[in-house]
Amino acid sequence: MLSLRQVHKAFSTPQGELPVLNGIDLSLDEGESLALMGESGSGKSTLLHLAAGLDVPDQGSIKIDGQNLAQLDDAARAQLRCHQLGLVFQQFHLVPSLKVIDNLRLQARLAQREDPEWTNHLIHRLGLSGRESVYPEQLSGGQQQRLAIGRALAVRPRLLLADEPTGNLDEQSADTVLGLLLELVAETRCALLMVTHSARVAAPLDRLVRLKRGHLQDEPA
Ligand SMILES: Nc1ncnc2c1ncn2[C@@H]1O[C@H](COP(=O)(O)OP(=O)(O)OP(=O)(O)O)[C@@H](O)[C@H]1O
Repeated sequence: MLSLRQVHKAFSTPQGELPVLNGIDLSLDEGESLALMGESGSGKSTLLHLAAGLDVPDQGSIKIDGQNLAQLDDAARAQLRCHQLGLVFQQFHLVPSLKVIDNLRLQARLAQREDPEWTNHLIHRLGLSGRESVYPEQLSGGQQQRLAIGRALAVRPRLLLADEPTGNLDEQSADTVLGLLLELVAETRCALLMVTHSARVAAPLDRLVRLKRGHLQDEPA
């Protein structure tokens, strides 16, 4: 459902061209979960941004459900992101002026894919029943990230892209949030590509790949 073929990406810096990805091949099947590890600066977020269509590769192709992102215009890419992708980042990126329930509904509303029954189920699964009308700042960090995960899954995306989703949480909250994320991903049967620095976080996922000097290496999960 996600396929990268010979993807190259370099950035222009004051010191000259910085090659980051040097021919990445990666496939992710429906419902499969993949951990992406690698040293700081190895290009993990760059790869995730390319998969999300937030940036474009210099060379190579990126397909989601057979659609080549390079052949879509900005509007079509945004549409695909809205309908097929869920994004979760280390910073929760909740809207501070919106109540919990409205943050949860946000992406589904934009995608015109609201499903009150699923939203209610999510609120319950996120452990936020009774907190629907509070604002994000009144939630703990773990609760905020659970809400961000729920928002990403409210559209029942085909693919969830997560960049260090537990990186901002203490170990106990991280475990709770990761457990919930994996349960909801299994429940919605969406594929998961997760960037993490932690072998512990990567362990329950189906596969593990490591970025090194612009190339991907498969590792035993
Ligand atoms: N827009 C940009 N312009 C110039 N250089 C960039 C840009 N984005 C990323 N880089 C550089 O590309 C390299 C890879 O960055 P990236 O954020 O993908 O790494 P990462 O593996 O996610 O790192 P970390 O684990 O620290 O988050 C880094 O050297 C970074 O400085």
